[in-house]
Amino acid sequence: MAKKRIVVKIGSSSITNRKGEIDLEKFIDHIQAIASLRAQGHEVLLVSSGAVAAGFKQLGYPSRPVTLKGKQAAAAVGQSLLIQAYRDQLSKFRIVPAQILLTRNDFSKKERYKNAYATISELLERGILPIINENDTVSVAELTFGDNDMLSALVSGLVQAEQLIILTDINGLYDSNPRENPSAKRYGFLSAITEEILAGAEGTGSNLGTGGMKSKLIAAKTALSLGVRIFIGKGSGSQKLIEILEGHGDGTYIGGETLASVNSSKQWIALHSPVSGKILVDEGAEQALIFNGKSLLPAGISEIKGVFKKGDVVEVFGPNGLLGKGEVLFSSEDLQQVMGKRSDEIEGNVLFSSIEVIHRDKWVKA
Ligand SMILES: Nc1ncnc2c1ncn2[C@@H]1O[C@H](COP(=O)(O)OP(=O)(O)O)[C@@H](O)[C@H]1O
Ligand SMILES: N[C@@H](CCC(=O)OP(=O)(O)O)C(=O)O
Repeated sequence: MAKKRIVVKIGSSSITNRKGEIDLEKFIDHIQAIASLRAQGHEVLLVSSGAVAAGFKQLGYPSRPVTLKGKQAAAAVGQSLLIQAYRDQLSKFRIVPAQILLTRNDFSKKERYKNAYATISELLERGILPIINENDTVSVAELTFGDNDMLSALVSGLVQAEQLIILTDINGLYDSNPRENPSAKRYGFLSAITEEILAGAEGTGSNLGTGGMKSKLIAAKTALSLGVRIFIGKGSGSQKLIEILEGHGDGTYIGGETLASVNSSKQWIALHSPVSGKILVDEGAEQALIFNGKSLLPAGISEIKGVFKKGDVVEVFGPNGLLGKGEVLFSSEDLQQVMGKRSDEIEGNVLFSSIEVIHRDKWVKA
């Protein structure tokens, strides 16, 4: 089998027990499976939850905390326990792990986004196993929304992984929550995540995890949009990840044969960039952007809203609504001077180095 880049996401319920401890049996099973996958030559990145679930007991709580400060304190205790356990167990296979703690802000600042990519690439090149988690002690949204599923999708896109494997406590996605509906049916394969499928998925069932199936599906939708296939399910034994990769996993596979990968600039614009302004365009420009794959030129622009700099990201609206987002090559001030003008009226003007307002390579459809 060709060498692949795989992101494995392990949920809290698959690492810890209800007492607030790492479940060593489950834990070692994952380590052996990761070691086997790497032994086949695949590159592996791990997104590991479990800091809160592994830390609350040593913090002195009888059960998983519900307050924000309790969760954040538990995560601070648990994260070090987790990494210690990873180091101990991985060393038996001579695998060196690296801890990476990220917040959503690390994706919205372009410099940080690029740095994260550069660091992860360097680690992979050197054969290190990156172990990624949310930086829970400072990340408020994560603990409220259980974003580790989304984090794994974003990481998969960032590193252009071939597959995201989400390991959880249930063997895949069902048409309704099987813990409440015994006749729920499992999906073996899905080519897309529809509204109907999302409607059948609920929150967490284990009280160890946070997001439940719904957050996995929203994450899967994002991963798909970035060209990454997904598996959601469970397994056991040292061969489980290899079996999943070979298509024999116990769970749900999501994503068809033809998935287009998205370059990192477009990913950043689509998912992470702050929006600095709005540009309104006419029907001709809408046609060019949406159907003809062209860049946006000044001639089609009818109005500019907001103040933005060259290199900022703006939303573009057509006569019928939002068309997409793109990185502008003009400031709003300069754009005021050229909007509505044909390219031959601008060409040669030394003030403007470009006649494209948004280049097609820096444009993403809504
Ligand atoms: N339609 C569904 N199919 C499968 N599981 C579902 C569905 N709706 C809700 N769930 C629940 O989602 C849970 C998995 O999510 P979660 O507890 O957050 O796990 P993890 O800790 O691995 O992220 C399952 O145990 C199940 O109870
Ligand atoms: N970052 C948190 C993860 C939150 C959580 O429980 O996520 P999950 O088990 O993946 O639904 C932690 O490490 O505890």
